[in-house]
Amino acid sequence: MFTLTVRDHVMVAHSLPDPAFGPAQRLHGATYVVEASLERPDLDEHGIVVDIGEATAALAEALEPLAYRNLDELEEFVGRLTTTEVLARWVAERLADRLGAAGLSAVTVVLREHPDAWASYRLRLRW
Ligand SMILES: Nc1nc2c(c(=O)[nH]1)N=C([C@H](O)[C@H](O)COP(=O)(O)OP(=O)(O)OP(=O)(O)O)CN2
Repeated sequence: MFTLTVRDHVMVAHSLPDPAFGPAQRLHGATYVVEASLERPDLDEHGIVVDIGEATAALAEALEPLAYRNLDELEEFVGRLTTTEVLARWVAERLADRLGAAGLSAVTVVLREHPDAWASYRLRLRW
């Protein structure tokens, strides 16, 4: 299995309105470092998983709707907790939509909250 990983970051504001999250129930900011790992069982005819430029652009496009936004105000997150885990899946699904034709077998997105805490979601595309 081959993997290509690209990285970006995104700044957001959000709140987590559930008593489980203590002070994070209030509006706060987060800068997530986002790593996207793209898997293919075999390389393509160019000897790559996906072109790095294409993967980087696709990740930036996937993150754009979140950038500098208050996630509480976005229609698709109304009534949902925008935890790091939930956002990792959301980004993975958007990325898979953009790179779906690239023969990938899986997309894994890691969102790093800070250097000591992160969450990830692995989306299998075919197996
Ligand atoms: N599994 C997750 N746990 C938490 C998430 C998350 O997205 N996934 N998010 C938060 C908050 O948004 C924030 O990032 C941290 O808030 P904080 O109050 O500092 O939470 P901690 O768990 O780090 O510390 P406490 O001692 O529990 O306050 C929180 N958790």
